[in-house]
Amino acid sequence: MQIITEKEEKEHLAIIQSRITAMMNAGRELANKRAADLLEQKAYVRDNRDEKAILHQSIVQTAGSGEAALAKTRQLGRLLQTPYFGRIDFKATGQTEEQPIYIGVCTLKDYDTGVPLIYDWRSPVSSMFYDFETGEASYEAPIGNVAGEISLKRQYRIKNGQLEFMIDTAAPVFDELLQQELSVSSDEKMKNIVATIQQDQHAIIRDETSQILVIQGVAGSGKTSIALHRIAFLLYRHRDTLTSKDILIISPNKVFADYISQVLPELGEENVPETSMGLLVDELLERKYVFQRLFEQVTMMLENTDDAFTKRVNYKSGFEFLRQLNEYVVWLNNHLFKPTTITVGRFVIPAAVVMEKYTACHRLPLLKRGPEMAAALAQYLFYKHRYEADTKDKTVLKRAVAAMFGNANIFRLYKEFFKWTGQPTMFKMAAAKVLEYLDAFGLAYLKICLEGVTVHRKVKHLLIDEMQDYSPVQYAMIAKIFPCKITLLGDIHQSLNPGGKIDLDSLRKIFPQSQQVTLNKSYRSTMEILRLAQQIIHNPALVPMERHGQPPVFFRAVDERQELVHIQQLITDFTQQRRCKSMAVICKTETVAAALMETLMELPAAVQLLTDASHRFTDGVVLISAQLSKGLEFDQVIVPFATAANYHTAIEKSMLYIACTRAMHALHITAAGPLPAYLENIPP
Ligand SMILES: Nc1ncnc2c1ncn2[C@@H]1O[C@H](COP(=O)(O)OP(=O)(O)OP(=O)(O)O)[C@@H](O)[C@H]1O
Repeated sequence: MQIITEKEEKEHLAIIQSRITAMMNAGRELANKRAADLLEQKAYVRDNRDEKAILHQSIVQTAGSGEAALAKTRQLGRLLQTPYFGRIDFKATGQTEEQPIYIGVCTLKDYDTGVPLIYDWRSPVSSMFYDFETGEASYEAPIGNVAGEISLKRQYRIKNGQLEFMIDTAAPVFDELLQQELSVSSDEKMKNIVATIQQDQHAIIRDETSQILVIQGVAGSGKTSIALHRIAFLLYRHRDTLTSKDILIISPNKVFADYISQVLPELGEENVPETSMGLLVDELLERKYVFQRLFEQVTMMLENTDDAFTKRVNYKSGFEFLRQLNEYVVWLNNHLFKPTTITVGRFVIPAAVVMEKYTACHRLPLLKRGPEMAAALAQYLFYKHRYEADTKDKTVLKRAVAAMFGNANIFRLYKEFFKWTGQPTMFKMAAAKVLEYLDAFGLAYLKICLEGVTVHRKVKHLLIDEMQDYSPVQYAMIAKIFPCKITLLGDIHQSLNPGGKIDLDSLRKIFPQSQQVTLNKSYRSTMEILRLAQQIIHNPALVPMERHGQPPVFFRAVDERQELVHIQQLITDFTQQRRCKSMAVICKTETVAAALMETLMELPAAVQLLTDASHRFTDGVVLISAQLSKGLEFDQVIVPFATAANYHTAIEKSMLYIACTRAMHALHITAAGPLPAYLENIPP
């Protein structure tokens, strides 16, 4: 039967739902049966203890089969709510009839015949939904390229099992549905975008050839969403060789990790392990050092006007720091070791022989050569003098060799690096026994170069979000420990350190095999909000999505007291209206956010302060620092204290840009004092 009209589609949907319900019932029955079997097997083992070991395997299998049936039932439960979101009618060349292909979050096959009723959005045939309009189309199947024609392309909004609407579209960019999706209130956490993935986004999700993929995308261009869909895609395509445990995400903080935690389960995949640069470097330094966190570095740059600190951060964030460290490693390789003669009892080992052994160990990292050399010198004594070195002699050899390396210690060598470069003031402890943030990475990189490292072979794909916040030395460290595929994503205009930001050229030097792609269309904010953001940091590449809303509202208070009353009122209005789900008051620093929370005495109970120590993202109203708000989004944003004095330097402007681009629909800017000049006269 041809399914064309809405009535026919509704009938088709009901048929699919009845199949899903039947499968869910079968799944539940199987799970119940397995539960009963399990009880029986356990009772048998109780009565026949001697057979316990034999039956163990069978018990594990029964339990596993029951759990799998339950998991499948849960997945079907989700599918019942929204079985599919798209359809293409495709006729391959040579075929007589077109076939309707319904596309959903996962595959559903007819229980009896095995015929697919719904195709997974990641399947080869589904790719045409994202890549083609009606007319000629093709896709890469396992058997090769399949060409043909799409005669119909349809989109559905099915929510809670009901077909809300359907539209036929000819364009590959589904503007109408996309507009609707973007104009609704934000969900509590990040959601999947399978129904409206755009063509350029789709190309990135499906890229399987790049060893290192660098995605530079403007604010709100969908980078994080795409990265998560890319993980889901790779897990689907390589399901025999890749599991979620083989992937690692480096994310900026726990709040962000929680914010994105819903997307992969929505796509039917398990969440992947997550870590941070700080944890990685701590592991590399064997937890022997205490160091500042990135959060502290940024806070210091925003709160103190210590030029020397900023200079140190800028230097260590730049490519020159890495270049000089590499040069220093070469210099150490050539100059650190100073051979001398060694006397062991009545035997003398000439310096030339010691040097020969040093050269023979050149494949080992510099500081790993000592023990190997000592062993080689003991052998030398045996072959040359037929003298077998005892434990005491071996200790003499080891000590003598260590002295020839100047009894080097990584931390001392790292400190000496700054004298070697002629810039001793570039190193300073943050506090007694506390390293500055970037020194932890310089030190770890030097350690890797001089002592070697155990690489993370288990990780097959590494994903780094907010790539602009890491420096060349951090990437050089990553390149050494993760010899796997890497996806990097970020926006150089949202840097936490504009003075020393990473650029795409530096990334190309560190990862010569990288592919770089750019995303210029911004989906999150209305055109009015983006217009204001462009005044703060102009990005000529940014293309706003054609979506309008109320212009940003400025409130110029006569004094701070009036400003606070106004902020209080905005929050109260928001909580009373309940039209939108989320609002953020984004402050320059956490200190300001915490002080504001204290000052606004009459806040509704639901208002929460999110700090660097928070683990959960919460909806409702949050008070948050600009730094922590990175990657998040809110229906409404208030930026308080937006005076020229507060948002003057490059890093302050960067924070203001981040804060404003978090807003989807409404932005309020308040100030009790002159606004920054760049916020005056926003073009209409
Ligand atoms: N194709 C799409 N369909 C529907 N929504 C989309 C699409 N692409 C992006 N979005 C929406 O745009 C918003 C921004 O997406 P996301 O947070 O992934 O962007 P980003 O580039 O990582 O942003 P930022 O760098 O500013 O944090 C989200 O609400 C996301 O759902």
